[in-house]
Amino acid sequence: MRIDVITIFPEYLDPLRAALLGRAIDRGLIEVGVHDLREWTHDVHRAVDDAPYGGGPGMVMKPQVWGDALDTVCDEETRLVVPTPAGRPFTQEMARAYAREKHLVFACGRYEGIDQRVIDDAARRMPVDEVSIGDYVLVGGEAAVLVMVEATVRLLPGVLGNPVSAEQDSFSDGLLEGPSYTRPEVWRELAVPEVLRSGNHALIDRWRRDQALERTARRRPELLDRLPEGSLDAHDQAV
Ligand SMILES: Nc1ncccc1[N+](=O)[O-]
Repeated sequence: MRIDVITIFPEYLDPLRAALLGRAIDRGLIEVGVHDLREWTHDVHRAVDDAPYGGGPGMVMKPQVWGDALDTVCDEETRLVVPTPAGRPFTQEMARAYAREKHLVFACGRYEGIDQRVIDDAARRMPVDEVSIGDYVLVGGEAAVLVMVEATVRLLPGVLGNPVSAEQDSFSDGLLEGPSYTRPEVWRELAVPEVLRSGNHALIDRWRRDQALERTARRRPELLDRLPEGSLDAHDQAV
């Protein structure tokens, strides 16, 4: 998989080369390109934005600059992802879909976003997703790209040391993950739940699922409504 990011703050994407993602790059599991949008400006001030038609606060990013950048960076295999608070919510399911893509290009908007014609024009040539990582307003899309790239790349075969954990994630079965414990058995007078030390794996699996159901019901009840039909057995229903 190749990932390209276009931004006016390329240094913001340096963490892509750190830790897990850095190792994935070093091992050739992914290629990552970060491009400074100003490479495609032509005026002496290297302007990337201008005042919004119709008035209003802030600035809008210019279509010409973005059009040239996307013409250069995108290809026939590209899925273009535009982080924006006005986008569809990013989910684990989207991360799994993105992990199957050959080429992802992330367009980071700043200010009040990118001229809509850039997205409309790109959509004539490639799949374009306007995606949100949450209902709050960031200054730009760069932090959202770090989130989406990490959620996507960790799913690629060979990236995680222990691939099973990608399956047992929160959200992979539609429920929040329950509590985890490790040594010591007692810490600050708090003991690890007895069942986890029983060695009875059927009981342990049951206890873990009950914990996940209880936590999901308490913190994110709406996720229970989204579970595929028949996900909850009789015991689950009783939790
Ligand atoms: N929430 C956001 N705010 C600004 C830019 C992008 C955003 N997002 O969620 O992708």
